[in-house]
Parts: sequence; C-alpha cells; structure tokens
Amino acid sequence: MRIGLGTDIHAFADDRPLILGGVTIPYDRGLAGHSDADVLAHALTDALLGAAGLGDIGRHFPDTDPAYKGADSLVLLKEAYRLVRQAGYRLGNADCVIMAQAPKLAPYIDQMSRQLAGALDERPGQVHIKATTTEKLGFVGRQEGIAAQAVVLLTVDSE
Ligand SMILES: Nc1ccn([C@@H]2O[C@H](COP(=O)(O)O)[C@@H](O)[C@H]2O)c(=O)n1
Ligand SMILES: C[C@@]1(CO)OP(=O)(O)OP(=O)(O)OC[C@H]1O
Repeated sequence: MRIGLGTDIHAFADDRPLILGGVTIPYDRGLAGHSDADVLAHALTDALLGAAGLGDIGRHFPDTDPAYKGADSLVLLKEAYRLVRQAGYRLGNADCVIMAQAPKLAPYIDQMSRQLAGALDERPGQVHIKATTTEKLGFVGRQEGIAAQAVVLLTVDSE
C-alpha cells in the first residue's frame, strides 16, 4: 500500500461560482483560480499523485498553460488517476476535509462523494468527505478562502 497527502487553498473571489467536489454550491462568492478552483478536487488529485510518486497537480496541469484556464477539475482528477492506474496502483480509500467557515456544506457532502468517486470510476464509499469551520480563526475563519486536505491509500493493482 502507498499513502498520499494533498492540501490546497483558494481565496474567495466575487463573480465566480463556488465549486467543491464537482458540486456547484449556491453562495454569493466563489473561489479564485486558473481552473474552476475546486479546492477539494485539487487536494484529492495531489494526494493521488503523491501516493503514486507522480509529483503534484501543478506539474501535470500548470497554471501557466492556457489549456487549463477555466478547466473542470474533475477532468484533471480523472486524468491524474489514469496516470496512477497506469503506474500500477488503484484507490483503496480517500478521506478528505474541507475547511470553510461558510457556507454550510453538510447538505452537499454526499453529492461531492458521488461526483469525485464517479470521476475516478470508483465507489462513493471510497471517497469520504467531511467539513469543518475553524471556529472563526485564521484566514478560513475570516472567510478569506477555503482550504481542503485529502489522504489516500493506494493498493497495488492486481488486475
Ligand atoms: N462549512 C461547514 C463547516 C462545518 N460543517 C458541519 O458542521 C459541523 C461542525 O463544524 P465545527 O467546525 O463547528 O466543528 C461539522 O462537523 C460539519 O458537519 C458544515 O456543514 N459546513
Ligand atoms: C489547477 C491549476 C491549473 O489550472 O490551476 P488553479 O485552479 O489555480 O489551482 P491550483 O491548486 O492553484 O494549482 C494547480 C493548477 O495547475
């Protein structure tokens, strides 16, 4: 088995949709980024790449490349996992946490699991997601942005 850790942070921005785990969340602001700024999908992508020893999201999908401007992060996640599978690994499970003071994310968590697992062609039960505030502390608490972390376990693919 191999373990991987991913962390990502994006600042809030006006006039952007808020997309987390492939789900568009109704809110008055979104996140700034070169892609759709799906901070959760990016953290999971980095965890998968890290576990397989394949670097990070910026190495595979640079934010200097116009091809990824406005990119759907689920497409990037899917491509990263294709590389992970090609390297001979398969997802055991992922556990993720979103740090957001607002909005309330609990109603959307199951949908995010389905979206992320769907992009990987794996089962929703393999991608667990949680949300927490930071009790109004720090940049998350001041509602300046959202952070996400993910850990994954990969197994050696026996197929
Ligand atoms: N953006 C968020 C943050 C948290 N939740 C849910 O609320 C619970 C309590 O959060 P605390 O930060 O006060 O511990 C947390 O366990 C989540 O279920 C949420 O839905 N959206
Ligand atoms: C996804 C990419 C590429 O569009 O851009 P961003 O949306 O800015 O996201 P980030 O997590 O800062 O880095 C990865 C980038 O390469």
